[in-house]
Amino acid sequence: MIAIGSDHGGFELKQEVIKYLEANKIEYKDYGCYDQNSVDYPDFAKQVCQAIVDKECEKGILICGTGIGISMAANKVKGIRAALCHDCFSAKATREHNDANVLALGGRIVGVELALMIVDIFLSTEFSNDERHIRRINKIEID
Ligand SMILES: O=C(CO)[C@H](O)[C@H](O)[C@H](O)COP(=O)(O)O
Repeated sequence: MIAIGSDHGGFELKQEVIKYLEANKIEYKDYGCYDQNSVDYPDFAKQVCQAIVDKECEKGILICGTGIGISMAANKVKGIRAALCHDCFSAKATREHNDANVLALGGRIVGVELALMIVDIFLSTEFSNDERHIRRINKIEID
């Protein structure tokens, strides 16, 4: 199950990502927002990240205007490794090396086609399970 959320700046792209998830029969839960009215991105980051921490969802996708604010908010949640990716290489690398569990995107930055490629790579790439990457990920965690 994929948790997805956005603020108003990411709403349009969120709807496109949802269409992609549905077309590919990928289960998701939409944590909002549900229209283009102005809202605050940390509220949606918190809900999506909580779903992952609670193991209701395996991964998350968060979208705001730039992807910056919503990834900052997500990375404050213990156990969340959110990666802001606007290219395919980063999407692959952050799964293989960082075992990122949240993908952040900027709806005002990236076009739909590239965003969907990034989502596809993020969701289909496995963590390497390499000892050096596990060691480094463990050093990220705060108490
Ligand atoms: O948090 C952001 C920037 O890091 C997001 O891009 C927001 O979507 C953006 O700040 C919203 O801006 P607005 O002027 O309130 O639409």
